[in-house]
Amino acid sequence: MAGVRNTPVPAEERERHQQLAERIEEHRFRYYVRDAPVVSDAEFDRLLRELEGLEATYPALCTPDSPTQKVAGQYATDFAEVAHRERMLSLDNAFDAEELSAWADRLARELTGVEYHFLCELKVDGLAVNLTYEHGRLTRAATRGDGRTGEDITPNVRTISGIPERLRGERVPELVEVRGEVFFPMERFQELNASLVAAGDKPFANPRNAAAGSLRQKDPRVTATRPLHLVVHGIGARTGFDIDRLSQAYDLLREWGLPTSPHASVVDGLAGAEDFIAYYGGHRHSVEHEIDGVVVKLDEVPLQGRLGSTSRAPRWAIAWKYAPEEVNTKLTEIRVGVGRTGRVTPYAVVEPVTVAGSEVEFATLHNQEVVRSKGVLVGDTVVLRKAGDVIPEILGPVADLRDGTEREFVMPEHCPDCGTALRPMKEGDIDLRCPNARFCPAQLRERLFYLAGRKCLDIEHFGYVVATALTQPLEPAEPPLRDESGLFDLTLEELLPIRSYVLDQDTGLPKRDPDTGEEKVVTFFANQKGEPKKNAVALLDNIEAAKERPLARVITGLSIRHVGPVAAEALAREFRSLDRIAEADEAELAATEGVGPTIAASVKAWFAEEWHRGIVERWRAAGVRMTVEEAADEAGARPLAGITVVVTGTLRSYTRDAAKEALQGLGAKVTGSVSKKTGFVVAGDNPGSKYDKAVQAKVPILDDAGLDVLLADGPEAAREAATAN
Ligand SMILES: NC(=O)c1ccc[n+]([C@@H]2O[C@H](COP(=O)([O-])OP(=O)(O)OC[C@H]3O[C@@H](n4cnc5c(N)ncnc54)[C@H](O)[C@@H]3O)[C@@H](O)[C@H]2O)c1
Ligand SMILES: [Zn+2]
Repeated sequence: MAGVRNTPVPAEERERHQQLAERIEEHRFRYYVRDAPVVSDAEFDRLLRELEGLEATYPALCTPDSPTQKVAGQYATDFAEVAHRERMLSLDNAFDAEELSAWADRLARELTGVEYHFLCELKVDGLAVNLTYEHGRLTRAATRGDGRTGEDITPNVRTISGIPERLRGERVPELVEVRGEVFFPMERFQELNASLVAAGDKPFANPRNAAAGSLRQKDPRVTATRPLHLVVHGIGARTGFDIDRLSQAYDLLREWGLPTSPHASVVDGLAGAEDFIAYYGGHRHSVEHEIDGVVVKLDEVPLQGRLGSTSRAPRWAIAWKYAPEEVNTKLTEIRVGVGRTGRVTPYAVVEPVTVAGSEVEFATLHNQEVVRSKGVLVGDTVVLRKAGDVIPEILGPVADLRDGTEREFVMPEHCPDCGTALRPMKEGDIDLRCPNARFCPAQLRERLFYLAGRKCLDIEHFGYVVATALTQPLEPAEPPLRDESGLFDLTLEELLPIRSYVLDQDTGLPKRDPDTGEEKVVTFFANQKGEPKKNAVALLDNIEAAKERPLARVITGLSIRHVGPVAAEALAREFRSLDRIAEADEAELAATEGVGPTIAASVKAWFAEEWHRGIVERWRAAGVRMTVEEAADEAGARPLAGITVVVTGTLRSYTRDAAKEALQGLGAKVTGSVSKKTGFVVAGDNPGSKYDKAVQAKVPILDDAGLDVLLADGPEAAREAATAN
């Protein structure tokens, strides 16, 4: 040991140690005093670990004033200093299973032959406070400070509604120090930043800083306006009562009216602790506060005393740290993307970072109001958060790192894809839209991608790349699709000449070759000899097959606003054909179960557009399913069920009655007068006024041959055979 201690420290390492210690001290100052750190916790932890590593190799560097040996640090602030009766400590960390079991093994060695239990708790991401209750009255509240003395924040803490001024119950002690964590709820965070930005103040980088900054206000009236909460997780000095188990102390604290955590639990050994850690790793966001880990504690209080603590942390507890969900990165650019409904959404382009296991380059910003209220500027270092499967978002800027080159984001006035002037859909809407719904290539690309997707026509091989190639090819100059009406008429000849960029789905920008940096260009459908590749033929086959998809999926694929799969299903069930949906009036639509007035109005508005009706007609002509298929047996026997037919004039090959019988035999309803609900008018010679009415109401008219088609091949075929309309 002595030999190791005497290992001379190379000058280089000594200097590195010195540098690290200074940086760590500076970061701690920014974090604990300014409430505005400039690096992420993960980055800070890395620095501290490096320092620990150096000290493990060269113990001579590990002096009592090293940052590794201290709780936080002591700084002069605007608050009065107060001494804690019992020291407030930090916690040692375990970053992997080995470190956790090493801790458990040490405990087992020290406690050989003794029975003990683990108490698992969530590690609340907030700031530590110490509340002193004397004879049940809150007399003092303080921050942790250096563990011996903290800042007196009593008036501020008194403004937090969940913290009792007086303890309740029969067993109120003479004295107790209660330790807990004050936190700021994530869902209120953007609201706070928006109000700070509006007032010209600096926004917070994340909720933890918001909690600390809100609590450590010079004016407690400001603290009172902030939605702060407390969770208690320990006891310091005490007189007038004794406790055997920490878990039982929590029952007592709860009885006194203090906010304990519902998630603490005594588990079965190390395996139980591992289960608890795994469980909350997957349920991190079902908890009312942010958590950055789990604290495993020895539950037996007398044994805690036996194990004692180092200068900075107890030996009887350890903090398991989850992978960080927050990282700092540079916001290099804010771009806008055009969505399926024309909504123009700004999004952040950041310097790529890995967070929660995946590389992130983009983060959503929703709209220009959100950009403003977050207070982020282009060029800022920002805190980026990726929680679970949620789309990455920017929490806030690290304003202290600004150098004056940052600029405010300006929402473009024109669509980046088609140049049309952007505007809100209705007055007062925040979102801007590209009104060029029909021809905007970005909107068409998104609609096609959606239409071909799982929820709609489920066309295999029709992904984002194909949607791009068909709408925005480099060649030919005229894209094969200018709107979706021609989708089912695509031919091999149209596909072969296509050359296209490979667009990134998140940005709509061309992907680049990682080696050359050049934009990737592909010919998709033809080989070098200009012959069709397999994928071209397969794509056309799959498009052909998609014509048979159920009506509800066809409706979903039309991208009618508010009409998703559920509404589409309701419409199909009720009206059974696209034509009847188009003809239905708004009240009828709105009365449909699962539809309602908003969707009804939107459906009407959609069909009012001529080019939309054009899509339906071309799809119909191409053979896309326009009606609900009857159940197989029923359809076999009654292929004309639900269809109303009027027969008029003299037919050549049928008597009027024979025609009626034949129609009714297949399930059709035969009536005497023509209305909008009439499916077909069968007209022989001298049909009279019913013929004119049919023309007026745009009902398909069939002659003898048309009737044959209707009886033999059904309504779809008959519509094609209709002589008029
Ligand atoms: N980004 C920066 O610049 C910067 C600077 C300094 C510190 N930090 C961050 O602060 C943390 C280090 O601070 P620390 O020394 O307080 O250690 P710590 O936060 O890792 O652990 C100790 C603290 O955990 C808290 N805690 C939360 N839930 C608890 C529970 N259920 N039981 C017991 N304690 C609980 C206590 O308040 C205690 O003081 C790290 O996450 C570090 O990254 C960041
Ligand atoms: Zn556009």
